[in-house]
Amino acid sequence: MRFNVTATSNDTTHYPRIATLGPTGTFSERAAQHWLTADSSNKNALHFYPSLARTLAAVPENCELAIVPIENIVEGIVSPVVDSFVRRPLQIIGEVMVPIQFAYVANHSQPERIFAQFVAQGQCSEFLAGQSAPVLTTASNSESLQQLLDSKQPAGAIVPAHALAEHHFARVQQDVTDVAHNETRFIAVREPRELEAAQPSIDYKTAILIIDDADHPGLLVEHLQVFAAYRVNLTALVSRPTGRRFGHYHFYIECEGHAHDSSIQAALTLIQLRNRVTVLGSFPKAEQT
Ligand SMILES: O=C(O)C(=O)C[C@]1(C(=O)O)C=C[C@@H](O)C=C1
Repeated sequence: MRFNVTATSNDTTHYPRIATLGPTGTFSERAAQHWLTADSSNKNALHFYPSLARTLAAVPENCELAIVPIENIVEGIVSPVVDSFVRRPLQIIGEVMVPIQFAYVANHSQPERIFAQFVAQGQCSEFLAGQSAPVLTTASNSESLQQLLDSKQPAGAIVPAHALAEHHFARVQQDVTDVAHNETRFIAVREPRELEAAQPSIDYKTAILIIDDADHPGLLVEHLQVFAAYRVNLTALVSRPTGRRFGHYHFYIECEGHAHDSSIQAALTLIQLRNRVTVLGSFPKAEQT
């Protein structure tokens, strides 16, 4: 089933193999369907991996493209994905927004355990706080579903709402998501290549990683002042611990515009004087749903 997601793209590259989080049935699969080409002479296929780390590691040897979640509207950034860019900066070539709704399903009224994916737990926190059974963390929503289907003991699971149409459960509680308008933003990443030139008809976003090699008082303020001075509008700013010392952070930043825009180039030239800057990509901005 193709899914109603909103994204634009000027990328015409053919990606025969696309990696995403599996097994089949994840929200990641829905996001990845956006990059499947409809043209049968130009076929490509989804390849499922059991964790986000293994999905990203599939590029470039096993797959030309990987689709991973980067940000949830409530939970914020998906930190394993951002942290992976510090170790290995892949190139972001597109983004897509996917509506996310969860249901609780169970084989018994008094489950002994509840399976839930680590990001899904944060998005269903109010429902889970009201349950007495312990929550067991899974790597994907499809794994939560599979664990429940395989369970011989009384168990429950947080599963994507679309799973209700495909399976029968003894107990179902719909809409256990904390917020009604829940959404996750996914990105498409590939092995880095030269940036494509900007097309005037497209609204771009640029993703940047600033590696902290020179911590000092006011470091973040300086970066922000540079962006403000060149009127570069930031749409995301996340600090991630370097893991070396308390108080040392890398910054993942997204801004409006293409990396070739003179304002972004001028800002990055200044920031580069003190810190390592990696442009992770300039890509068409997805429409808000
Ligand atoms: O497990 C899935 O269904 C996924 O696609 C992963 C994932 C995520 O890790 O962010 C994707 C969307 C939802 O926000 C919850 C889970």
